[in-house]
Amino acid sequence: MLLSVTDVQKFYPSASGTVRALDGVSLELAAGEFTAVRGQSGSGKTTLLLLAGGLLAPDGGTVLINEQDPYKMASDARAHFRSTEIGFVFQQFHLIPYLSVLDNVLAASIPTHPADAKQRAAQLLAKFGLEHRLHHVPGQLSVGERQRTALARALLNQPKLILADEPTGNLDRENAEAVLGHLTEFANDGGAVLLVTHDDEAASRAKRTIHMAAGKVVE
Ligand SMILES: Nc1ncnc2c1ncn2[C@@H]1O[C@H](COP(=O)(O)OP(=O)(O)OP(=O)(O)O)[C@@H](O)[C@H]1O
Repeated sequence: MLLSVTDVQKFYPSASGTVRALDGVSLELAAGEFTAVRGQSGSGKTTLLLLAGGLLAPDGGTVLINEQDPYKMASDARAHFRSTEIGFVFQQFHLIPYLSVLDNVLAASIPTHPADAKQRAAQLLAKFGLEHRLHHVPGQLSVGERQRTALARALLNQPKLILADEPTGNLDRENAEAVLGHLTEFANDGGAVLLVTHDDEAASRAKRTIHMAAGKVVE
């Protein structure tokens, strides 16, 4: 399994009592699988993605990424592991505003330093139709171009798993289709995709949909 989440719990303290953001959630994702996570606002989808990505330790249960528990690693080792195993894509892109498109993508290689990073970055950007934008900064790009840059960054280290949180939330239909097409291709090539989305069209790309409510998987 590329991802095994077993009976995870995450509780947040709040003024009005403890929020049970995740309350016993399990899921598995194998190579080649494209799974969507749906559910109302506040049902725990983003929290699940953060736990699954080694970014937020669960209060109970276990997360195995490629059979390894990131939360048993020291934080440096965990950061390195994350950068080689997982590509993250977010609704708000999270590009660095003062770096060029090329350098934004190359930022993903900082923990790993592969010799061919620059060549791979340029290849990915060309594949995503951005070869004429390498030296622009994100503020000079359309939103669709920004998300395709973020996708190139996510793929630079050739991860096996992509975790995407509403990646089409800020895009028009045409740009959303392009991003979903690339995610589908990634899964068809043997990667695994976990996609949090509110969008019917985006969810329809997934082979399986998990529905969440109040911190639990409901179907
Ligand atoms: N850092 C935090 N501190 C306290 N409560 C939090 C924190 N992060 C999330 N929560 C709460 O945990 C619950 C789950 O939040 P989460 O963001 O995972 O839901 P979501 O399904 O992704 O929602 P949305 O669709 O609106 O993004 C919510 O009740 C939220 O208010």
